Amino acid sequence: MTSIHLENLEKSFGAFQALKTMDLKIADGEFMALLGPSGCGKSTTMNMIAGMERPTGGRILFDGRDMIDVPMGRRGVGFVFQNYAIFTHMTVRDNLAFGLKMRRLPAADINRRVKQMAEFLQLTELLDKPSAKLSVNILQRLAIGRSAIVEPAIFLLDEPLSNVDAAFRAVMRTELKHLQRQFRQTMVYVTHDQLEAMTMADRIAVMDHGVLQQVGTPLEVYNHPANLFVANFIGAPGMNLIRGSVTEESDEIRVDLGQLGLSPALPQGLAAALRRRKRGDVWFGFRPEQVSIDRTGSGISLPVLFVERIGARTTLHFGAERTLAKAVIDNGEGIEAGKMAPVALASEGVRLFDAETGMAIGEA
Ligand SMILES: Nc1ncnc2c1ncn2[C@@H]1O[C@H](COP(=O)(O)OP(=O)(O)OP(=O)(O)O)[C@@H](O)[C@H]1O
Repeated sequence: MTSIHLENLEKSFGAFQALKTMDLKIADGEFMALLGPSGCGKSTTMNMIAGMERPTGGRILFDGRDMIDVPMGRRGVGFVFQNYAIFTHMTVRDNLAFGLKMRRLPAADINRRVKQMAEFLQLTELLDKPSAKLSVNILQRLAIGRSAIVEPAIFLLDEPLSNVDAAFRAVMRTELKHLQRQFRQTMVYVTHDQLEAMTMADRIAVMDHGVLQQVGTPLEVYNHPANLFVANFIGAPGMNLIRGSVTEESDEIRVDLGQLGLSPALPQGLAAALRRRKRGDVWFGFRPEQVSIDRTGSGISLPVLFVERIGARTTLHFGAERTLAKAVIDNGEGIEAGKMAPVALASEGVRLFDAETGMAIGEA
């Protein structure tokens, strides 16, 4: 196990800054996801950790040791890419054994570890099959096994599930997490899929345009997004964000949400933070699951535009004209598009963002 410190790391390609000063500490045995949209600098960061790219600024430390002049093969890093790197002329067994043979392990040890990894990844039945005959799903599973079997201190995975089908991706998410628990490697996992990051990672580093936006546990980034970008990017469906003006009347500060009406009374801390800042518009954010249908008659009656029933849960789109929001509710009985629904919003989950800077208001 090894800790990683990306210390003010930078990477430019000519005049283009792909990574602008990133400072990130990844603990021993931690599962860190680098999450962000295409082109935000995830792979560039990963390639520098692996030793395939040289930083143009900052340092990469493994257990405090500067890696700048340590070549890729000496870093103790295993790497799995989006496009599985499997020797298709070899059997599954030979692919799994490859790294161990290169390290000249005794044959009995190799056999034992191949058997163990094959069992773990459910490849036992396929051990003597030529890899060329395997499906894309199984090839990627094998690629993961082939890298994991040498038990690298650091395991880097760059979008390893983006070519496999949706059902298999769900299985692999569980297996990868299980694999990391078993071997306790330090894992860095690049993805643009927030669901993958949320389900597997201990912490998530959210990136955009070469800038680290926030680092936190999945629940921290979900519940306390540092800025509008993170609020928008995390969650499916995403956080409702409605621009509103701040109003204060008889000591009560609220946000006027136009056609959605006045926002609920804000929790004390948030109201105090809102009072402290200079006036101006804010973005009012709330998660779709914080909306409920108030059948007691005290909810605000708002028009429902679309209803999507997905199994036990219902997503409804409500509001009027440009002030639209989504709700995810458990009991969607009687809710229909084109009708009104009594909507209530829990104030505890409300998040506010400065309309000018996009930064969260009232978050430490
Ligand atoms: N060798 C290179 N030369 C010039 N520009 C590059 C090079 N490698 C990457 N870039 C640019 O740096 C930016 C970040 O690329 P990177 O591959 O790290 O993004 P990413 O977040 O991994 O996205 P994706 O998921 O699409 O790979 C992109 O704009 C990309 O075009």
